[in-house]
Amino acid sequence: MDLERLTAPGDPSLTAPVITSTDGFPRSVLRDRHPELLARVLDGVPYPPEIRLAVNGLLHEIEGPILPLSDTHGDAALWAEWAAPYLGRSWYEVPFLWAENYFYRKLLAATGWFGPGPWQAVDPFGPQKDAELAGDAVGAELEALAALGELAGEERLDSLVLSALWGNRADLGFALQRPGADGRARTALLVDDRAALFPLLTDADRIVLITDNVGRELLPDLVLADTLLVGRSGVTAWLHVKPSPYFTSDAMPIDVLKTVQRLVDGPPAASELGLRLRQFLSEGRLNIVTHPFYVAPLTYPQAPADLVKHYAEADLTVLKGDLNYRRLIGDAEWPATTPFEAVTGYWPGHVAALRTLKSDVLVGLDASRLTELDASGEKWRTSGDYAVIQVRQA
Ligand SMILES: O=P(O)(O)OC[C@H]1O[C@](O)(CO)[C@@H](O)[C@@H]1O
Repeated sequence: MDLERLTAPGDPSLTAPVITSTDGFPRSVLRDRHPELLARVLDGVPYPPEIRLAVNGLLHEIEGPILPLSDTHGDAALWAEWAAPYLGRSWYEVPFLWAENYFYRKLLAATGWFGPGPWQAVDPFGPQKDAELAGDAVGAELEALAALGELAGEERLDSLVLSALWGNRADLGFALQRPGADGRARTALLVDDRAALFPLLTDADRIVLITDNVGRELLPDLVLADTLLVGRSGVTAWLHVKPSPYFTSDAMPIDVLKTVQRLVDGPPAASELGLRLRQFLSEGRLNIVTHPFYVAPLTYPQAPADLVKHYAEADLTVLKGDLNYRRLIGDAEWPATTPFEAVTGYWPGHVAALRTLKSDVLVGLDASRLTELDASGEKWRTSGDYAVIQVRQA
């Protein structure tokens, strides 16, 4: 197997170099963002000296050769397999997606997340996530839910889909890179498949929503799920979340419950919606799903059979965010004009991606738009000011 190039699943003639962190944006994530992220973790949780030492040790480790895991937690044997081709190499020269995943796995072990011990299951990003959920930005969104009541049909769906899309800009790791970024800057949809998405959303009996971040992203995701569930009694929604802390702000089951509770405790329109979500959860119309695959250094073409079956049974799967997008199409230097279909044709059903651009990879772009963006001198692929709504119909 060629570790340096990806082949598009279903089209062996289409290959592209895998993205590594030797330069550009990925390098800045490993070199600048990860150390800041570690500092925030140590700021947020009053870990004891031995854990602080282990977390700080990671800072130095990522500047040296890749070392094996030092814990033997359940998935360690799998990680040993995944790490085998990369051990001893520089973190910067192996696939970016893999290096980031390995970093988060090592960070969890360093914080004592896997236990046993008092720090077992303490989310190292918990204080940051909780602050986001309790903060004014989420508060303003809860207030705004009253106005949502005045919208119906396609207008309501449009508002919800756009909130779920742009809410993705608000991830906590991204805020490290762009302090003050609040989602109100110049923004543009580079690919807009809403016309294909809306009928799929309103006709689906079974919808899978593969979530991304907590706070300003998960909130509109839940409001969207509520609208779809209220619309027709036969509908079920399946919220896929991470089984463990991941990429700073990714949602886990507990985060869904906290968000529902924040709604319940909010102003009247929010509270009503939160109570309805509780009801949907207890009736099995809204379901929380999690799977170890979601924190593995793998892409969707490598998804295990049980998840593939789940996607195949859905009438529509919606993937949220940048990382899910990278895993959907493969983290490679595909020409941006590559058709979306060419790299997602393997998906066993209708699939939609709602993603703000926060890393280099992109497909499905019009050639003239690409020329225009490249000529602009902007860091348009990573600024978070651009987004795509892309749909592939099976
Ligand atoms: O929360 P999202 O939208 O998946 O974004 C996370 C993104 O942040 C990064 O860690 C750095 O930009 C990317 O690697 C990743 O794709």
